[in-house]
Amino acid sequence: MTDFTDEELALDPHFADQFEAGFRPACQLYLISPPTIGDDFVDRLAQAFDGGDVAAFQLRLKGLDDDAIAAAAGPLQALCAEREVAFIINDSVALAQRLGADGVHLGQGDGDPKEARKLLGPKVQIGVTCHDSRHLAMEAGEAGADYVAFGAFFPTTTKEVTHHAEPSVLGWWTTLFELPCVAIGGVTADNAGPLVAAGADFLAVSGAVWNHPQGPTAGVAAFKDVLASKAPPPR
Ligand SMILES: Cc1ncc(COP(=O)(O)OP(=O)(O)O)c(N)n1
Ligand SMILES: Cc1nc(C(=O)O)sc1CCOP(=O)(O)O
Ligand SMILES: [Mg+2]
Repeated sequence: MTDFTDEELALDPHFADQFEAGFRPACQLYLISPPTIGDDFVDRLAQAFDGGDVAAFQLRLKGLDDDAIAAAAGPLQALCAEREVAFIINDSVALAQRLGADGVHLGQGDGDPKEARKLLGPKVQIGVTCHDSRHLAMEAGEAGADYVAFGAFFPTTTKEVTHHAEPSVLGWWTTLFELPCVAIGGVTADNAGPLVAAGADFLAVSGAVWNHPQGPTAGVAAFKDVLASKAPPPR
C-alpha cells in the first residue's frame, strides 16, 4: 500500500484543473465499454476513437474478477495512452492501482473515495456515482472526488437502474460547484441536448456508441454537434 503525504494529496492535477475560477470547458465525451467484450474489442475501441474526441474511456466489465479484467486491459490501456484518452477502471480501486490506471469510478457500494485517494494518490481521477442525489454529490465532493456522476437520465438496457435524474440537477450542480459533473444513462446524440444545455461537463455513453447501426466510429461522430451546442464561456 502506498501512503501519500498531506502535501502530496493537496496537489490536485485532476480533471478539475481545467475548471479553475468558474471556467468550464465544452462538454466532452466519456466512453464506457460494453459490459462484455470480444477479442476484436481493441479494434472497435480504435474505431470509436477515430470518430472524434473522447476524453475518457472506462473499462466496465461486469461479472469478471480483477485478474480477468487485467488480462483484457493491456492493449486497451495502451491504445488509450497512444490516443491521449484517460483510462478509467470501474469498481475496483485495487485493480486501478495494479494497472496504474488514470482513474477509478466508484459506485455507492464500491468503496470510500477517501480511502481510494489514500491508496491511489493525488494524480489519479476518482469519480463517484451520485444517482439523482444532491446530497451524495456534495458528500463525494467533500470526500475528494474529481467528478460526480448523475443518472440515469434516460431508459437504458446497459444496466438495471433504480434512480432517475432530471437535467435540472446538472444546472444546480454547475451553478454552485466547479467540480465536473457527468451525465449517464441512456444518453444518445438525439436526447443529449438538454443535458449539455443544463451544464453537463461530460456525457458518459455506452450503448449509443457500441450499438450504433453504422459502427463505433459513426457512434462517436454522431455526438459532435450536440457536444458543440453549448460553447464554453470566454476565459
Ligand atoms: C461515469 C459513471 N457513472 C456511473 C456509473 C455507475 O456506477 P455504479 O453505480 O457503481 O454501477 P456499475 O457501473 O458498477 O454497474 C459508472 N460506472 N460510470
Ligand atoms: C453504467 C451506468 N450507470 C448508470 C447510472 O445511472 O449510474 S446508467 C449506466 C449505463 C450506461 O450505458 P448506456 O449509455 O448504454 O445507457
Ligand atoms: Mg460500480
